[in-house]
Amino acid sequence: MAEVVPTDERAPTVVVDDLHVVYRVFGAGTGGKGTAPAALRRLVRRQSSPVLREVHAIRGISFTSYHGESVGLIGRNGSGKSTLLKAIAGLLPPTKGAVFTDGQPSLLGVNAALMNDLTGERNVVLGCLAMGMTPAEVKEKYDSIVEFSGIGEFIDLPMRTYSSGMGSRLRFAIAAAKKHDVLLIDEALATGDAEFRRRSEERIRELRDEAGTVFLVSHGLDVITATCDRAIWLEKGEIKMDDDAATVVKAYIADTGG
Ligand SMILES: Nc1ncnc2c1ncn2[C@@H]1O[C@H](COP(=O)(O)OP(=O)(O)OP(=O)(O)O)[C@@H](O)[C@H]1O
Repeated sequence: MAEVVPTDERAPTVVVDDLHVVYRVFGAGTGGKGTAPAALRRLVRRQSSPVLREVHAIRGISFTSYHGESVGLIGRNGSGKSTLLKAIAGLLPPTKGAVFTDGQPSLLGVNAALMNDLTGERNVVLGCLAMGMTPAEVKEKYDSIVEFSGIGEFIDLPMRTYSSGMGSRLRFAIAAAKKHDVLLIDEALATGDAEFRRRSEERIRELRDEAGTVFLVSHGLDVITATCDRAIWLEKGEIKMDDDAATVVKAYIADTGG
């Protein structure tokens, strides 16, 4: 996309235009699928009969987000939230339609690629370099990242010794050390404790105020209302509602019972 020059505070950061994402999966053939006798029969007859199945995860979504917005994505399991984030990040190609972004989108997931066998310290350095920081910037940010993560002396131990909460705290601390044009966060705050969540929510607001756009996928509706000014409710790959966060969360709770 041609570079978008912001002309006012409402300059768009992400434009999603009639987006469709279809996963193509090779599965077992039909005919008694899923039962033990059928599986055994296929094994004995050496039948694999793979069949291409399609999962239409995103079905014609369009919206625009703007500088300084933080947008919560909510919806039931399998409604397409993570798929939408990956498509915005450029990790999944649209089957139809398009995603335009102004600036570099960065996806922060609980599975962000940190190395389990390396210490937290090495991961901080590598993670920062991977985000494009210079060694001097890494040096400058290092202490604040470790402090934010609250990992303490575990920073000298390999990451495989961390609890899942500690791992996601470190990932969030690394990602949040950089100013992002478009930051995409997938449930990263789910495993942190209350104090860490409070600090993370504060940092998300700061990132948003630094004129970037934050997208946050969460099942924690309180996190969405505390952090986001807008929410998009997905259902079966379509937008059911797109409005200010409090309004959407209220409607979602009324529909699902929370
Ligand atoms: N790699 C994949 N291959 C095939 N189908 C997939 C894949 N990833 C997701 N899907 C399917 O796409 C649909 C949307 O999944 P997605 O993970 O985006 O939903 P979600 O709203 O993020 O769910 P959750 O709240 O459970 O994390 C689901 O039907 C899911 O089964």
